[in-house]
Amino acid sequence: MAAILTVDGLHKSFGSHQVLRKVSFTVEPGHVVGLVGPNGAGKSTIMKIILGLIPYDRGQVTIGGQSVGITSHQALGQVGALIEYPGIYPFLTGKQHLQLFAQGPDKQKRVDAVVHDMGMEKYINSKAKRYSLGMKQKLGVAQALLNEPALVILDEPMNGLDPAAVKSLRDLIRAKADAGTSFLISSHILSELEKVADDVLILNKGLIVEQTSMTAMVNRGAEVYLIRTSDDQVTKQALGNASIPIMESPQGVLVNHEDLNDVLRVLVMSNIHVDDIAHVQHDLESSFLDMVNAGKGGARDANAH
Ligand SMILES: Nc1ncnc2c1ncn2[C@@H]1O[C@H](COP(=O)(O)OP(=O)(O)OP(=O)(O)O)[C@@H](O)[C@H]1O
Repeated sequence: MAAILTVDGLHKSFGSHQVLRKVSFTVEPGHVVGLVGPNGAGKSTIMKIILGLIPYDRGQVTIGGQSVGITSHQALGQVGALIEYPGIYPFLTGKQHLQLFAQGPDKQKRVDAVVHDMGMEKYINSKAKRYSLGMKQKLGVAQALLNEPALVILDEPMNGLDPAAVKSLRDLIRAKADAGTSFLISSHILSELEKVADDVLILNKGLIVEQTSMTAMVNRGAEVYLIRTSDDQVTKQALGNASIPIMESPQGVLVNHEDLNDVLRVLVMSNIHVDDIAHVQHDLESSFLDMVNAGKGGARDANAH
């Protein structure tokens, strides 16, 4: 099936500051794609460009096969979005906000359905000036989902939500995706998207440094061993000479599961005494940091837990 969103070779500078470099990816129908990167990586800029809110220097964005840009917005009829902070009118109730944005003949039905889906019944008739940060965030997400668009773009949607609200939002996104809606969701916390995203794009300094399935990312994160030896410095040097990738940790040296046999062979041949080998949970955030560090050419460093 053709991609609902295609971003191809996107470049963007603000003055002399280049914030996006050759960014390319697709969002397939019914897929949840996580756009993950540290603060300032360029996530919001990508989303604003996709929504035709800011111009770009080079590249192409298409939604449902139609080109999108600052002067061509027609394809955006298929898109719902929440970017940065939700636009809230303090003196309107949550329901009045939704009624304002509802489209089509079944407006009231759409409003009632999204209020139910988002679990907002208790406060939907109160004025938005009384809403907490989390309630405002939920109202913003509800507006994005309201008209059942084919593509939903959410910038840090979990911000300000308590753990129960995060879980129910994840479940709702998953259910909508399983019914065919596509999502592009940003976060600076990879594990926040672990249970919901099919695919993940890791962005650092305007460059996509990794593009993979969430399953591959999770599997990769789990299979790490911590090796403790009589001399970590000598161990690092011996493994480095054998071109075996390592990650440094205060407790020893971390190696990938698939390299374990080669590691043991090198240690034995180098007469290095092995004190301990332990399987450690190298969590998703550490994998993410490794990729970001590798992407900017920095040292790989990780903490064993
Ligand atoms: N209008 C603007 N004018 C100048 N620079 C900008 C503008 N908007 C964004 N930038 C710069 O572009 C870079 C990327 O910003 P962007 O907001 O896209 O990052 P982000 O990944 O969404 O970060 P965060 O998670 O902090 O929102 C940053 O260095 C930011 O300072």
